[in-house]
Amino acid sequence: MNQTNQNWSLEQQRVDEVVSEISRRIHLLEQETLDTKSEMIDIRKNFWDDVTVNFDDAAERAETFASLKQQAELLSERERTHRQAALQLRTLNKLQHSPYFGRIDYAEEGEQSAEAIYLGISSLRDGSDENYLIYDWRAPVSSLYYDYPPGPAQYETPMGTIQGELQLKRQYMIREGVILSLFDTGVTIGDELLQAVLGGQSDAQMKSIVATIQREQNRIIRNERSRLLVVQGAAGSGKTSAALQRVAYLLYRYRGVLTADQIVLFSPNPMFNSYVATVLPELGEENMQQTTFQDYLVYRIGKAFKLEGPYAQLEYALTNADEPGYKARMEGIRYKASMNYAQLMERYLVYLGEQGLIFRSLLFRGESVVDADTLKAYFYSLDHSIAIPNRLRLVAEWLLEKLKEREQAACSEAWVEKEVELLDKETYLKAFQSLKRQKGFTEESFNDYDREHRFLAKYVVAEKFKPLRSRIKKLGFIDLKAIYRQLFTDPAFAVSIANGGCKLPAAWPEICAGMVNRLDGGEMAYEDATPFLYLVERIRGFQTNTSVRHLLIDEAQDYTAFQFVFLKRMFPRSRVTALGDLNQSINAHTSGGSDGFAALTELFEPEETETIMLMRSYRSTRQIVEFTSRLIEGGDKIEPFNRDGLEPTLTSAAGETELHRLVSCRIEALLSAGHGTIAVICKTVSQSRIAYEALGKAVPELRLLEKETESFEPGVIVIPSYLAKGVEFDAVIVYDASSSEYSRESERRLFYTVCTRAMHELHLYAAEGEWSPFITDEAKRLCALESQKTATVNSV
Ligand SMILES: Nc1ncnc2c1ncn2[C@@H]1O[C@H](COP(=O)(O)OP(=O)(O)OP(=O)(O)O)[C@@H](O)[C@H]1O
Repeated sequence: MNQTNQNWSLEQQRVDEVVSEISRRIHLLEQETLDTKSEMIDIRKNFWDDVTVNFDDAAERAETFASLKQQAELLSERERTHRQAALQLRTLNKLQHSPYFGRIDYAEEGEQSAEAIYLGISSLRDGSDENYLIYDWRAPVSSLYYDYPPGPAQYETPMGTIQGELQLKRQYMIREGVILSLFDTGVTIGDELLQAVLGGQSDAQMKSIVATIQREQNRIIRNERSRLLVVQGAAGSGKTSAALQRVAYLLYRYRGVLTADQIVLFSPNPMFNSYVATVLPELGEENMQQTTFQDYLVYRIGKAFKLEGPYAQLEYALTNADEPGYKARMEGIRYKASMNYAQLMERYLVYLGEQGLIFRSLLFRGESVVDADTLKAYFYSLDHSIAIPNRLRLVAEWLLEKLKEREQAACSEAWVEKEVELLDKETYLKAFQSLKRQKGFTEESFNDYDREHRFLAKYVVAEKFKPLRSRIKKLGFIDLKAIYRQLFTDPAFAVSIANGGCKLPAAWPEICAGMVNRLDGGEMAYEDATPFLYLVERIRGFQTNTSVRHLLIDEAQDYTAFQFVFLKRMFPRSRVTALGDLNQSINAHTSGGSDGFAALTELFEPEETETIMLMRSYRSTRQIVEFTSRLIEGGDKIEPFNRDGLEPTLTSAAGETELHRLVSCRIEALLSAGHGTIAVICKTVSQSRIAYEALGKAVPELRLLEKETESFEPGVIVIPSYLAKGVEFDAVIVYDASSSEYSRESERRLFYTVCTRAMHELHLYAAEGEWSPFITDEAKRLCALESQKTATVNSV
């Protein structure tokens, strides 16, 4: 038996031993789970038998509550144990299938011999509970595996740095308890495991990458120092993957202190949410909270307006260039995303502190209780050094007093009498109960007609004033919509607010007219939504969430300055991990060029901020990365992972009918080649619908994905460019890569994003005209130029 075979058989022997220990644990745990389950059922069944219920007097009541509480606690403790056991079982089942993926032999400085450390998705000790059979990939010592080749190596522990020598680094692929491959790094050239993983088919769900985390990704995952961690990385460099493993790491590192619901991931769209939703459960952790910024906007202001979404705005930007007002709106979109607008808003807030807040009269039964002018006068009579939200609270208190007076007066008004007479039996009883509780009324006192009547009148009035009181408490007496609108009503107004201190765009008057028009029609444009909400929060006082400790913002290049400010204010105690690629800025507001992540980094002190660049691209084959990196400036710095595939193809068709025939043939060929996810990517939704109509007949399995789509499923799909952001496909067909679709500088990043979605194959088509100018001659030389004839022959 040669050395390799001997190693292999020894390793398999160890896998067998570990798997048998895991099976033993599973068996034990299953037994325990069964016991806990039957205990839970018992407690639920006999809940009321074991509680003595007696409400006769205060002492009995207290005893009843104590006994109820005890039973409930017992039940919830059993439920917790059951939940934990279920989680543990899930992890053990995964370990049984593949107990570990790596091994390092590490000799600590001063130690005679090296210890063999096996890495898996979770730790496991032997039967004596003394030795680790498997170390969790997140344990301090495990970082050696990701950070060093064999040789001198060190790692950090809470007690300090440990120095030593890494004597062996071995990788395994174990499935169903059988070692399928095993190799030592330093012996093999290139990363075989990574090759195998990346060469596989794409999936409807993102996969965990723990077995093959790269050193620079490990820096992101284990970063604990910075309050703001910015990850700027090339397309497919593993930003999202690293972020998700980071969450798993943090949950491990701060177990007992940090829980999954204290971590929030902001993703670009609901489909992306579904795409990444299984990574953490795969790693045996609960999922963090996932949302989109748009969801939040809808939650906050979706009832008050017909709210435009980011994709509708982008669709407008991409398709309406010939419409009147287009240039002005685009200028408005860019302006409203900028720091200049944020400064204007600050000045406006200063102005509002002195004058200009718009109030709503408080009406009761159509008559004013306090009119808007009186409210305004009272507000501005208060000390101006008190912040607006605090002054508004003082106004609310003052108003509640006024309301009390009005309420008292109302009791003797004629309408109350009528209301009392109309009280139905149920309300009458309710009133009686409520008065009995408040005033110690008895049956006798309720027989006194006058008193009864007086109190029923009071009850009726109080009920009628309830909504008004709640409106006051919610500061509903300020007209926030009108206050935002005021900034646009007269273009000269904002000029006077800016007062030369901050810039206004040239098209300001047109921007104002468009905005007022939309608002009066009950609509809120996407570019106005966050600034409006920001103004609302500054006036009413920010609603903060202090329980969230980690905020992850994926596709951060598409957020505006306002959105960052907003998130920072909303989650004041949270650390932020922002992941983005400026070359993939696909939004309407950065079409004139981007100032990078400056708007975000400005919100944090430089010493609490760290930026990590990822330049190696893992998603696509070398041929695809070499092509796509030539589509953008600075692309020469992107390093492809060395995985070979076919060259991208460029096929020009003679007209649309021919285009559809060629694309259908291509899809057929890709399906025959075994590709599971194939995307025909169009620039817009409108174009996607046309493509879907035309291709659907020849490709019956074709599906159209639009913005409402909530889940990502494999198959053949037509998808608009911006929805494909963040996800990947085995093969990508660019439906129209001609200059008529992608030629403006603002479309370059869109084109780059589209092409970088491909893992194994990339095919570009043009029905007529020239190729997009972004495909330079150099880029063309990296492609197979297919004539119609060869394309047909190749495909069929
Ligand atoms: N260390 C790794 N091991 C295995 N696969 C990896 C690794 N890093 C990245 N990948 C794979 O590369 C692909 C791209 O990763 P991911 O989507 O995280 O990149 P990204 O930087 O967020 O991409 P984009 O910005 O283009 O959306 C995924 O299939 C991911 O599984």
